[in-house]
Amino acid sequence: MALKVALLGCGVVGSEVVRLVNEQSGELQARIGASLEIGGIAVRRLGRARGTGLDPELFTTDAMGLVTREDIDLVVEVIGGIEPARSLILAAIKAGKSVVTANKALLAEDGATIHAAARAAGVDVYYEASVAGAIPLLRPLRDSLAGDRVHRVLGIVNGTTNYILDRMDRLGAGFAESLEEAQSLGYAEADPTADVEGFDAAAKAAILARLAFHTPVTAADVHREGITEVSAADIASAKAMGCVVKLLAICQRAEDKTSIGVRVHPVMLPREHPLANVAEAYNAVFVEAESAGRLMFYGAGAGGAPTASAVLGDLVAVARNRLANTSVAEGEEDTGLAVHPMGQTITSYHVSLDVADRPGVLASVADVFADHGVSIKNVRQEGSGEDAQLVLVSHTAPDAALSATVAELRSHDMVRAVASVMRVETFSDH
Ligand SMILES: NC(=O)c1ccc[n+]([C@@H]2O[C@H](COP(=O)([O-])OP(=O)(O)OC[C@H]3O[C@@H](n4cnc5c(N)ncnc54)[C@H](O)[C@@H]3O)[C@@H](O)[C@H]2O)c1
Ligand SMILES: N[C@@H](CCO)C(=O)O
Ligand code: NA
Repeated sequence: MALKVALLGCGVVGSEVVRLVNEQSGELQARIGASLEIGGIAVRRLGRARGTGLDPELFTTDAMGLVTREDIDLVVEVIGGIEPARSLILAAIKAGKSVVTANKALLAEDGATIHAAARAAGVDVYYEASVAGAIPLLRPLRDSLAGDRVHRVLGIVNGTTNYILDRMDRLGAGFAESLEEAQSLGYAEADPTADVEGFDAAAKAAILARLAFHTPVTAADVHREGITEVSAADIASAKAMGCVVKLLAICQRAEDKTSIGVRVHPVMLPREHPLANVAEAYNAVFVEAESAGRLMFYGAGAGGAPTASAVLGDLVAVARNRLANTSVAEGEEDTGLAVHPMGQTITSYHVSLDVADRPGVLASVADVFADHGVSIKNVRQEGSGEDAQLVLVSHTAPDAALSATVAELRSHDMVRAVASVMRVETFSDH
């Protein structure tokens, strides 16, 4: 028996999916109990067929015709973007086909529609490749941790920005030259906005938060700050504190357990934290769960073959389900946890101020923190005279109180400049 697969898109990931399905056909057949056969490949232009060594008859520009073809059992969507991917996936589901997709943008924007359609049709939608590429992460969250209560997910889920920050940390390089280097190595796109402004990580954060907390979350719910403002001075400040700067996706249950926070922003992280040692373009996700404790998932977050590995794993899973005449219903979110605004998120700040080294400066700066109900954890002074710098780290407080403190410091007459502001994360108490 053979299961026929329609492949939508044959770019970086799609071409590797074709290669792996063909090269590993014997092993896949043994693992599934049926062979997998590429039944058709939808491309934008037919010129794509040349040089693949595949039967040119497999290629079509009629993606909708392909997904609804009667002999197709499973659909792999690796086109990306919202449309036509959404219409194609919904048509496939309606026609009773299970779907594997790597499309984080679509799932973060409209996953609810897709999961509801899959539930109604009794088919699978698997999407392991959409977050942290090759790393088995979404199915462990969905399946292996289904009996636990996740408190927090901290993730390095964008390789491009991790590469840039790692280079700034190791070589003392600036942001612009590190970005150029990332582009020349093929990590960052020609237009790196989605990576450096945190949009890519925010989409992944929404997907992680939905799975971790069983509640609907979209990309629009995610507080997002990128890394374009991270300066060499911020990195040096972090170093002086024994920290490293990372762009993290953070999904966290509020202490009173009635809501969650979902955010992406640069963070100072202690060097002893396992995520601090994730170098180059690697991804890693740290999960804190009530019974499991601390878990870490590490590996390649992008690239054709690593991403195709995750797609193939999903393809085997949906093929097995298809043969067993079953499907995994997903997306009936049951906790009703709302996403609270960033201002209510409990964080702590590292603030570096240019001040004059005069009596009373520290006291009046400390007053500003106190006026906003923010407690100071530690203070140190660097330099002296007119070039003194005060470096303060706060205890945790609502983000709104911390940002109001910084706003007031910016206009304070004893503060010449606010040189660096960054949130600090540590291990949580769970
Ligand atoms: N490249 C990675 O490392 C990586 C990692 C994780 C997830 N992903 C996701 O995988 C998906 C694919 O990424 P990619 O890197 O392979 O992109 P890509 O741009 O290399 O490939 C997409 C392909 O789809 C084709 N296409 C566009 N519109 C089409 C249409 N209407 N019909 C048929 N084909 C069409 C394009 O011509 C292109 O060849 C995206 O959702 C991406 O977010 C990629
Ligand atoms: N642009 C992404 C690719 C995978 O989503 C990254 O840099 O990690
Ligand atoms: Na993954």
